[in-house]
Amino acid sequence: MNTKEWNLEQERLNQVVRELEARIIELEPEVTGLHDQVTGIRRRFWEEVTVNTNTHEDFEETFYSIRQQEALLSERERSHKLRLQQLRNMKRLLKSPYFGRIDFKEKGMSVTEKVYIGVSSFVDSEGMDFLVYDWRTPIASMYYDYEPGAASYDTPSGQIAGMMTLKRQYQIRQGELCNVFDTSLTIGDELLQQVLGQGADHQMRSIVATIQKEQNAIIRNDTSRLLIVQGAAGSGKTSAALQRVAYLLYKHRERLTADQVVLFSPNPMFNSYVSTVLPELGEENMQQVTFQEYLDYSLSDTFHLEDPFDQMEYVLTAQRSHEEEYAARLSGIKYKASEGFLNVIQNYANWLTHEGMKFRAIRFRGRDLISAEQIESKFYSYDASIRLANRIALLKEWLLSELRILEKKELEASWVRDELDYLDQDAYAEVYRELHNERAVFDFAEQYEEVRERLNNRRRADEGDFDFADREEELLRVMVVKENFSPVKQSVKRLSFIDLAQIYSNLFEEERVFGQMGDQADMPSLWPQICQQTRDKLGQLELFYEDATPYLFLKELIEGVRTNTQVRHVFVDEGQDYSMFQYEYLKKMFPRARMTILGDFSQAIYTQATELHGVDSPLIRLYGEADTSVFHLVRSYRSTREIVEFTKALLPEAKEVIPFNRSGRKPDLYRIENGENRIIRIAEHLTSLREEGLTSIGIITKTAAESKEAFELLTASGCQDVKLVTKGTLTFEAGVSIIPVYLAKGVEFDAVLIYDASADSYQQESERKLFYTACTRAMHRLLLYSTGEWTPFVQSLNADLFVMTQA
Ligand SMILES: Nc1ncnc2c1ncn2[C@@H]1O[C@H](COP(=O)(O)OP(=O)(O)OP(=O)(O)O)[C@@H](O)[C@H]1O
Repeated sequence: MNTKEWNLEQERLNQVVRELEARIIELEPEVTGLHDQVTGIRRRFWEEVTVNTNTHEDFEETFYSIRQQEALLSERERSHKLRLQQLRNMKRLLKSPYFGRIDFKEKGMSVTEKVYIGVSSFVDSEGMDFLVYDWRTPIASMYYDYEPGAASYDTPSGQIAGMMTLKRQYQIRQGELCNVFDTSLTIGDELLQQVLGQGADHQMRSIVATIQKEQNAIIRNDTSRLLIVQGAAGSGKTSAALQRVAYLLYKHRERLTADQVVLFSPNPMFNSYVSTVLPELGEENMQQVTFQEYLDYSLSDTFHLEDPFDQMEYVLTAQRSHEEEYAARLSGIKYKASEGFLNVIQNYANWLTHEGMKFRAIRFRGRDLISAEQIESKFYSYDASIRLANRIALLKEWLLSELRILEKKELEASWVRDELDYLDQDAYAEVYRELHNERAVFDFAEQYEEVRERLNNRRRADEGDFDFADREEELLRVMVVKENFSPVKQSVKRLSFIDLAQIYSNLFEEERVFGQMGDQADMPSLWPQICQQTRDKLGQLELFYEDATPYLFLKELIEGVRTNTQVRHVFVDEGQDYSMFQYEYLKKMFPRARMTILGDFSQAIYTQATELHGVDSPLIRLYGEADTSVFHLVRSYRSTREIVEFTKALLPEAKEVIPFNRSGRKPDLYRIENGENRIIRIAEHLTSLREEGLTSIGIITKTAAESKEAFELLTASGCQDVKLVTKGTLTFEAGVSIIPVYLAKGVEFDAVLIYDASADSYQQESERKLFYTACTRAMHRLLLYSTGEWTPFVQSLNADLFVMTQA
């Protein structure tokens, strides 16, 4: 760009900055003023309204004056919030008002509009001209979708077409123009090069300045009920998801709020990793949860739940000890996540409408008040056409009414008399108070009767007499029985009379039952062993992770679903790691939400993986093909070309991955003599990597035990500034982290050190994706260590993909 053009740009930038500064100066006192007004109104709320309820009119007047105050308060609060938002947006813009520009001449118009694009809109003081357009406005979409030439964009009133005559990118820091790129093809390879070349952060960054066309399509898709994104490692799935949330919040700002959007994250640490992106874009964070939190919420009262990480540890470590037990568990994990088992559970629930429900007796002081048989027979006496959940509701009402009758009968029981002797002072005091109230009513009634007698000149047959002692005992008995019945009633309300554990367990007990429910062809290998394991676990009031969602699913089929109708968008990241059960559950749970599922089948490290796309994908059937859009991302932005070439050769499915053209060093393979030397080398490498300016470093291990070992050895050798990441770690911190691969999902590091890439560690075919996932976390450098033979996944690689060093 020539100097004249540069100066013009700098001049325009200065002008926008000046306008921003002026508006900020104007707005600041306005915001403070509104804030003071709001607090003032709140403080004086009751002084301003005249509360008088003597007459009906007074009451009405009071009511209206309160309403008026409320309206005033909420109007001021709204204005304050709006102005504050504007002020924050302007302050954010001040540092870097825009990152892009397109010049667009609409068909049939004579002028070419210069459209500057930034993280929010900014209009000039007359309110006439957009000095900056929000990146989410329809016109800004051309910046992401087109190169100079014919271009168009969609608006609510139709498509607008024309010519884009210029596309330009800016790097602006603290109001100063640092770089300007005119781009032709995709959005600035140069800018992207620069952005991707930077060091990793412990928190994800927004990518609005460099969103790619294929990512933009995902971000702005607003038609599908289900949007599935299958994308290579590092292709920007999580980034696209977060910018999509920002886009939806902007586009539907009149009716969509951040708490109506839920993101399911792979682990709690991931939440902290992505938590800054939306605030950086001027939006509030959506709700972030893990599926495990849902399971815990619903089931942890009854069971000790295994989490996915413990399941993973079992899969990775238990294999060598008890072979058959291990094979059965694995077969069970796979089967219990399958569509076949989903059908079994659904058929089972249908079958339960005729037979097979298991109930628990309502017990009271060591005896059955209502037996399980009575409950069962009542349940099956209801019309068979009534849904299971509705029958349960009827049953609950029946049980409560029975309990009321039984409670009355219990008043004369001898245990009640015994308990009276142990009552405390408070109970007596309460009864005494009640008696006095009763006494007052009684006395009034007596006086009334006496007057009536006199008037009618006729005596009553039953003269009233208030027997204090009798009445006191009666009340105390009621109190004692009520207190003792209360937990029984509560447990009926919680539906504890349904023996869900037994109902679920029955599927694994009676071959006759199971045989009727599913397709025999789907039956997994080692079924008797699977049954035994499941029953044993349930017997200890524990649930395997693979059982938790099917169990919950069955529970909801029987008891009815507690739906959440507030939530409008559900995002599932690392979607390949969820079973169809989990998806069916989410669909039921959020009936009014659209779903966005992002994942990579190449990183499906859990046994219960679900394929996201392709003809076989059961996910497409979740809402039906017509309501589902599938997107593919094959370009990988995270790692250098050399690292991508290396990782894609590890996995046949990854061959379609296209590296972004950013060069770096080939992965380094270090063959070490023994574990001690490995620690020495790693410590040396940590120092040299830091000297190169690579500050975020991940030492990735296969298991938690290996992470712990690495941590202990490294700290013992003098490396003090390393952190051990466990499944309980809540925040992703800068620096050196030692982390098991399954917890490193979704995050990235400047440099990744694979602690043990030997055949001992990664040998089984099932561990290929685990190894691939670990290596794909690296942005700039990848280092692998082995004290023995290399894993076969590395052995089969072409030697020019890496640099081997005998150390
Ligand atoms: N358009 C883009 N502009 C700049 N950076 C990008 C872009 N797309 C992706 N990136 C960067 O690439 C890296 C990987 O992105 P992200 O984590 O979103 O990928 P992913 O597909 O979710 O990866 P994985 O499945 O491996 O966890 C991040 O550092 C992100 O900032």
